[in-house]
Amino acid sequence: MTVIQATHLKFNYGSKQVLKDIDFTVEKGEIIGLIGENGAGKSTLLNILLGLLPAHGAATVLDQKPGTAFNKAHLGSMLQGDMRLSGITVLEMLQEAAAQYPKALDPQAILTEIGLQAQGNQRITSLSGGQLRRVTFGMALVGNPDLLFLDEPTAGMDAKARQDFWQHIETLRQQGKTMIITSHYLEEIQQIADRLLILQDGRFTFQGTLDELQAQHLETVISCRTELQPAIFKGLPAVTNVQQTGLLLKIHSTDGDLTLKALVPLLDQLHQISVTRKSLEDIFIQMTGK
Ligand SMILES: Nc1ncnc2c1ncn2[C@@H]1O[C@H](COP(=O)(O)OP(=O)(O)OP(=O)(O)O)[C@@H](O)[C@H]1O
Repeated sequence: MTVIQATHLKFNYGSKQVLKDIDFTVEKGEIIGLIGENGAGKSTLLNILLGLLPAHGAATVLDQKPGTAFNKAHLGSMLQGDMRLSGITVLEMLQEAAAQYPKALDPQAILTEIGLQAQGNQRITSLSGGQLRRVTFGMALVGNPDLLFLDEPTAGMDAKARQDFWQHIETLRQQGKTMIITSHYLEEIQQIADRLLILQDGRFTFQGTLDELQAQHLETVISCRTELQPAIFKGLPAVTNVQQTGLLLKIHSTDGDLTLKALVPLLDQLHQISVTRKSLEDIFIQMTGK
């Protein structure tokens, strides 16, 4: 079942064209990783799908035009900088949010889920940045929405909070929720997303799974520790690049098998060898040149 459909979406801020031609669909239960450089237009796209910004072209969200009352009742969002800093407490904030939804969950239970049970009576203004992000997540969850837009959800969270957050996303996946998540933590996104949308210069330059993306950017990275000079490896078959950081070498190859065979005579001098495919981050940096 298609949850979101966008065709030829375009959007300008004044004379600045941010989205040039956006076409995509999202199916029920999918987790979409929406990635792009700073300023690529990810938040703008989410705001359009929420009905907060008007765009040219066609978009449906849950079979409705963006921004309808039905959509608001079934959609939870965690946007950047959308926390209204007021004097009320964390629990009151969640209760206020819950009151906007017809099938809301118990705010007290959400408080526990986001790991802020001890802060329920604390004023929003006294929370740390990471705690505020958790409250924003709680506000997105409390309406028990079918669809979630999470814009940079883990920005400002510490390592433990981020780990908890992604585990939570995994639970939501099992509940059949559909999610669009933007993040600059590409290592995290590549583990959770069913499908990636890469936004570049106002268009999606890639839509598909990580496997499909890696297949388009076939490269194996052989890492090892060695005292041998990088120049020795540069001439080996299929090697495209050799990076050195101290004793650590990263040998990039377009044919891992071929390069590994050529490394056999040197094995005595290579230590802690690992072989990996290119990560999403490597590919993203190659695609954007940044
Ligand atoms: N209210 C606004 N008025 C004018 N330009 C804006 C406005 N909001 C965003 N922009 C511009 O639109 C472009 C897209 O911004 P947007 O926030 O959608 O990008 P993003 O991909 O979410 O970036 P980031 O990863 O930094 O959050 C940027 O160039 C930004 O400067």
